[in-house]
Amino acid sequence: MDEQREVQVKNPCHRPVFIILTAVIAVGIIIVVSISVVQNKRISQKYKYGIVLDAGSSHTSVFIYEWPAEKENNTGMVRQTHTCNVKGKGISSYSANPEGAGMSLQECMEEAKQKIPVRRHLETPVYLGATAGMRLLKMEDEDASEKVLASVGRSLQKYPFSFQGARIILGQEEGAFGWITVNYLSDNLRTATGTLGALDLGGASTQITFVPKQEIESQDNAIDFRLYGNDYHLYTHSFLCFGKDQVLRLSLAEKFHSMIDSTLLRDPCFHTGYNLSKKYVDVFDTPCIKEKSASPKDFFHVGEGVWVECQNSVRKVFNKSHCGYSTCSFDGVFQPSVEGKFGAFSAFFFVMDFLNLTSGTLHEAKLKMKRYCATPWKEIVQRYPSIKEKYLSEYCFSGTYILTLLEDGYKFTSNNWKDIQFIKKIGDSDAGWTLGYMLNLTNMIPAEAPDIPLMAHGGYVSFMVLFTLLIFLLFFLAFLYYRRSTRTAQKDII
Ligand SMILES: Nc1ccn([C@@H]2O[C@H](COP(=O)(O)OP(=O)(O)O)[C@@H](O)[C@H]2O)c(=O)n1
Ligand SMILES: [Ca+2]
Repeated sequence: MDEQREVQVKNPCHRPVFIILTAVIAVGIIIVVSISVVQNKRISQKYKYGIVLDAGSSHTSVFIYEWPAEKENNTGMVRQTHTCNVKGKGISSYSANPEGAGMSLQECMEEAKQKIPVRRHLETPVYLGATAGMRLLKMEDEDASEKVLASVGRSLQKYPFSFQGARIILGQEEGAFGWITVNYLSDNLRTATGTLGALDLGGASTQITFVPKQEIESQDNAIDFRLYGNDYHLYTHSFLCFGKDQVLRLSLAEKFHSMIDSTLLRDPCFHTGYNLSKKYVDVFDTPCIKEKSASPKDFFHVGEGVWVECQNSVRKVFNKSHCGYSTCSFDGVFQPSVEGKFGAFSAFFFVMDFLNLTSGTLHEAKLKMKRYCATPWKEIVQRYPSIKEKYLSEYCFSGTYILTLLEDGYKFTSNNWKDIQFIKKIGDSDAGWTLGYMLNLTNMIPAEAPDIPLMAHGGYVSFMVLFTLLIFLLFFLAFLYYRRSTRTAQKDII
């Protein structure tokens, strides 16, 4: 009887130290399991999707965006997963055949159906935003522009997504959403450490948007945002008719005025040896040209390849004769002096990338342009056999226009030229107005900063490793303690 009691008393499992150790281990295991469950629930999130169609003047692109369902209000979470370029020209070119505009979108929308999981189709919003090409068509023929928009709207409603409308966006929206896109993708909005200005060059308009140091003197150019708890007072302007395709027409029309032989247009912005018969209407049939000079049906477009003369001819499209403010860019538009770093995208990138001008000084860019424009057309065609001749022929003009717009128009100088970064994408996503447009319409950028997450991933991993080691240590101590106690108990019995 005494022996039995003694064994019971000496049993180490009944000692307080052992009970405490067991309790600590049990609590530790519960904590580790709970954190794992919560944290991994966050990682295995479901994705949501959104579709934006950029109906530009030259072509339409379909962008698919994706973001983790549970993190929609955290910055940097939305990324572009797929793009599809619609075959053919922009929707504004369908003014004589509006139904064709809707039909042109079918192939890319079918592709979107394949790319987005079926269970997400119904809740996926679809937005179509039309830019300067449709603004011009509306000015020319409002009825035709409405028919084209109705046609694309009907076409998009046929898909299983949640169609949210097809509209012509304002120039201010185009500028401001481009700015939101580049700053969202660069993660500048949460940190408030400074922002990136946005320069967008299209075929029919160009936009400049940045946070200025000076006061904004015209209300049309001011936009205010409150994003993640920070206030932004933006300057933005969209120049309709100053996209590169419209300026080429403006510049050709300008050259028509000084022609001696009305069938021969000598052009310093095209390469020597370039000689093509073109239609007069292809130049003048745009609301951007007010003065329609009396010219014949066709003319010969003959290249001369002289960069300095090309730049002088391009300068003529910027009207600097009046300015009702303390400072202007051109055409009487107020502009404070450019401030900080800029991201220049769309045709700014395509042209400068082709010409190898995305790095280097302004002076070097001018020298390269001089050399490039002086290269004979035959040599250019041989050098770039895979590029369509229509596009290839225009790079001397487009490059010259870009340098002139940035220096004489927006007033960049040799000193701040390095502040312009020519970009196509940031991460996976294209720089452009579409992402900012969707973030705004889906309220994905809150005005106030969202709550800080419970634990960052790095912190979580470190915590789990340390905690597991601690539990192992406790197990080991418990084992040592148990072994020592049982040996002592056995010795006592013996
Ligand atoms: N790979 C590409 C794609 C477009 N582009 C040009 O980029 C411009 C895009 O303009 P857009 O169609 O977005 O026209 P907007 O409505 O923005 O004025 C056009 O002038 C195209 O010719 C280019 O130079 N290279
Ligand atoms: Ca565009």
